[in-house]
Amino acid sequence: MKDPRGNLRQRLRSPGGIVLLYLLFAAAWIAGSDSAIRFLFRDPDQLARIGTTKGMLFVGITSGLLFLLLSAWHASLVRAKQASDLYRERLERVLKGTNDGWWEWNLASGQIYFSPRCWELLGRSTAVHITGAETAAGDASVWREILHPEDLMQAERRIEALLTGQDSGATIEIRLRHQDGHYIPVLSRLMVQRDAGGQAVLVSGANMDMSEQKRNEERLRQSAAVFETTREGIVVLDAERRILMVNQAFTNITGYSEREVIGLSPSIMRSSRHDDDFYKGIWATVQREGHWRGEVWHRRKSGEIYPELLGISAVTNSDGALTNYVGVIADLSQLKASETRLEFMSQHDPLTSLPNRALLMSHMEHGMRLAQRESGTMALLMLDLDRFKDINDSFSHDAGDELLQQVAKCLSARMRDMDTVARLGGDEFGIVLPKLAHAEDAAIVANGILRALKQPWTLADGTEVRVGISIGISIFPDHGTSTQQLLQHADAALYQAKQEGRGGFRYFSQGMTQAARERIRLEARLHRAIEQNELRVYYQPVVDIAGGGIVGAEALVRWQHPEEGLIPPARFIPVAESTGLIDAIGEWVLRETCRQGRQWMDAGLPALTLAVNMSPRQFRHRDIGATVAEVTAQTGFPATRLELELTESALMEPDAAELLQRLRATGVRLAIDDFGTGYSSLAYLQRFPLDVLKIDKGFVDAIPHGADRGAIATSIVGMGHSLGFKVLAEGVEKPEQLAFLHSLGCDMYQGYLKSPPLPPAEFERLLSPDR
Ligand SMILES: Nc1nc2c(ncn2[C@@H]2O[C@H](COP(=O)(O)O[C@H]3[C@@H](O)[C@H](n4cnc5c(=O)[nH]c(N)nc54)O[C@@H]3COP(=O)(O)O)[C@@H](O)[C@H]2O)c(=O)[nH]1
Repeated sequence: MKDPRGNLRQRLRSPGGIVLLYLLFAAAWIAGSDSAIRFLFRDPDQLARIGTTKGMLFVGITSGLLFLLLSAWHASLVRAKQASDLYRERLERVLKGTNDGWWEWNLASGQIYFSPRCWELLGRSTAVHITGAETAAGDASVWREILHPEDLMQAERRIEALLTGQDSGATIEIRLRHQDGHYIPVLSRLMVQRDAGGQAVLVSGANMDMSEQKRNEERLRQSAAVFETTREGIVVLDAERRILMVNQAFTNITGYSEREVIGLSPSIMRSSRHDDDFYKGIWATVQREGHWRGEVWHRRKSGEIYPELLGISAVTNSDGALTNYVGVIADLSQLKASETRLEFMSQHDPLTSLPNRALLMSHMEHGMRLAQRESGTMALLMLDLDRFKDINDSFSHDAGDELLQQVAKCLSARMRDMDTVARLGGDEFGIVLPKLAHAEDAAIVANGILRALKQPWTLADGTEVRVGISIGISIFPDHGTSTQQLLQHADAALYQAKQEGRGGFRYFSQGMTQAARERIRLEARLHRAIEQNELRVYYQPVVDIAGGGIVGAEALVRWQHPEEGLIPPARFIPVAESTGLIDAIGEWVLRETCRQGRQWMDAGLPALTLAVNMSPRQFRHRDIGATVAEVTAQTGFPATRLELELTESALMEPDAAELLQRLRATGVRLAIDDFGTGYSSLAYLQRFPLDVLKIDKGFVDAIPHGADRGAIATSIVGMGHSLGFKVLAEGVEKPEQLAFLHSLGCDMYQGYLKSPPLPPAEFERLLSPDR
């Protein structure tokens, strides 16, 4: 509601109102004074004088009053202008300080004033002011020109609401077009000024450039989105390395929720794979360089240890003071698993999971290096399933695949851990046998494979199939010194094996094939030799050089083969050693010798020391002390009459000294056989509880006219005696050798000079010619 009196008061207070009031007052005063004078003086001259004076007085007073009034008015205008300027300057300073642009829209005049900053915001020249003079009153074309079309309606609606409503202010977000065409986000704070009647007379506003804030908001929004949606786990620590916050991916990877870890040290995730020094090193790098990155094995909440790629960065504030650490973790377990899988696939056959040709060749390289280092040998076996194609054709390819898988399993199960079974493609397999003692051992393996794969194979659908196998063998270094050569030669041998009628093996060289086959035949028969009582012990007398009498005998095994006759030990002992049969043979010889010795004792023959050979394998694998104790107790042959002959290599076994002490404790005598052929020195022998040194036949052969003229035998006898051993010379064939040994003071001898090894009955006759 309008107040008419208030309106009138306001008008009268204005300069125009004051002048009007003055004129009314002057007119009343003139009219009033004129009537009073006429009433008092009635004389016309006097009246004329008074009139002139009054006119002058009126003009003077009126001029003075007018002057005073105009001066006061002017002063008030100047003051108002100064106040207005001061106010505007102050306002502009404030706006400048806030960096906001200011505008003012006089609704009555339609003029809009824009502060220079308003235009600066938009990249426009500050000299260009669009004012009401250039824009018609109420014409919004200036807005329309710079306002984003999509914001126009909203802005108009808000201003309209502001003008008609009771609110005195509002804020709106709009976009204004920059000089170069892009839009700038602006926050405009609007204020409405109303007259006494509440009529809106002025709308003013401050425009704030929101570009930076929007950019920051966008950055924050993006950071938050990255933080929450990234697959990498993020953990934020405070300067004391306590966990402040983690993201969802961290929880997914570690299993720890944010609630569970806040305030804790990240060391809760440590695994035993790294020690304290490792972590100290990480933090030292972060302190020094501001960041660290590397692979770490950490522990999930479930206890599972997993690999992760960890990056740690130190965060500093604007003063450079450390405020936080940020850790980013990427779970590598999947990656590692697929890397491992890929690596496996690149080196293995997908059907059988066996190594492929590339891996086989790499294992061959390794096997060759081992063989070179240990002066040993390595074999490559190449296997081929005979008529495998028929199985594929007659049944199905699935059946063929299944058979290959079964064969692969069977082959792998038969091999030592150090061997490699590979599928080379199709029905072809390769096997690397490193660290073989003899080239012929490969044939034993090949023979075992042939026997094993002869079985009928039952497929998943119940079908029974049989396959033949052929095997080609090449030996390093005999048949080649490179993988290529060995593969080619094993392949050529395989071809030969097939030519010879399938189902067999063949070496690349014919001689080796023969030897290996014989060895295999021997092995097969040797298994039955003990059971069928085909082994014999022969005795070679040991003669006391000074006295000339037989003081003992060396027990030497022979094999009485039903077809081949007497087989010397040199032919079957190596086979027995490589197949493990030597354990059984050795024990049989020991038992038989002790039984025979007891029998001779009971028969009243002279007291003899009987020597039994002990292979290094027996020494290594069996509790030989227990066996000796059991055999001597069972046969009744005194352990003190039993001598065990060991080779120098047996002394190289770990714990040899301890083992010999235990043996010695049973009462047996210990002798070193073939002394001088190994690497042990006499000084080395000193640490073992030995009784007898047997000089190898090779040194005896050199007596007395050989290359060294018996020098080695001479020194062995001398040093052996100085160390407290008895010395026995082997292989004495000539009287002059005996004479020389006698002159050296050698204690005993064996040899054809006295007698070759003899069957027990003949040995008895040698002992007691009269019997
Ligand atoms: N682990 C076992 N090894 C044994 C056993 N029985 C024998 N062997 C070892 O076999 C190798 C060959 O033995 P053998 O063919 O019996 O030869 C022995 C003698 O016959 C031979 N000898 C003896 N005197 C002479 C000779 O004057 N001239 C000559 N040319 N040969 C001769 O020497 C062999 C005895 O050797 P050694 O054992 O070194 O004393 C042989 O290495 C036996 O060790 C057994 O049961 N277990």
